[in-house]
Amino acid sequence: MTAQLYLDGVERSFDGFKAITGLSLHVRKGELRAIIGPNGAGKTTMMDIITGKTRPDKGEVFWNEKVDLTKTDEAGSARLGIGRKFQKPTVIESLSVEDNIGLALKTDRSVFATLFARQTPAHADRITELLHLVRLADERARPSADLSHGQKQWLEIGMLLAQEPELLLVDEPAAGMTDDETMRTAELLRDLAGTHTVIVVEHDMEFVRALNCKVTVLHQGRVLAEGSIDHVSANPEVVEVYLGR
Ligand SMILES: Nc1ncnc2c1ncn2[C@@H]1O[C@H](COP(=O)(O)OP(=O)(O)OP(=O)(O)O)[C@@H](O)[C@H]1O
Repeated sequence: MTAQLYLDGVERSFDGFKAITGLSLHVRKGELRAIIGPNGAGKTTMMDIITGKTRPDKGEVFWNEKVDLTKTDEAGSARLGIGRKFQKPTVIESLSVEDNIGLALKTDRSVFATLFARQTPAHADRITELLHLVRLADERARPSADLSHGQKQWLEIGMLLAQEPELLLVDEPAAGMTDDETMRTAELLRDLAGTHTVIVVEHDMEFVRALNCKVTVLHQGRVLAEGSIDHVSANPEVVEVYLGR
């Protein structure tokens, strides 16, 4: 199997505590993958390792088979096309929805370009395309502060997409969303898969079910189970450490 993202035998300790213990994860290009697991399972540390925020003590982490992510920092992984959406929003509330996307667009960021090249037709078309994708076409001119919590999360995803990532790492997107927003977010992430690789960390099992994708269960820093939601939900160990709680 060729994996776009390949982790094998990864270990990481913090002050003697093993947060990641022999973690292996293979994700194909264009795949949508959900990561679940109890608090402290190592989900955030795993994403920190993928993005180069944290270095593993041991193990292999490869991107597109050739690039060694253990030697890359956060800026480097972003340049490689690895985008991360944190739970905490970074939307600038005083700006319109459109301007938030515009600022995030991958453009020539030299001072000259910023001053003189804003809002070219191509720029405006790209903003329109992204706003449709993230279900915010009707909110284009609204101040971002007026958006609902769920809409802000979608805007945040739009801002990430503006950077043209190949892989999106999305941390608990459904937290705090209404049921309707949660289902629409699952739909949005399913739309993005195929043209992007998407890894979603989430606790909301209804949302994970709606993603309709392969699920990896982490526990004590390693993979406890992997497969369809029905497959992992039927695993007694998964029920014991996570689902039964
Ligand atoms: N920088 C750090 N220093 C010390 N311990 C850390 C550090 N980062 C993570 N840990 C520990 O490693 C373990 C795994 O944490 P991690 O945040 O990766 O889990 P998680 O699965 O994301 O949990 P949650 O669902 O609560 O966010 C935890 O016990 C945590 O306390």
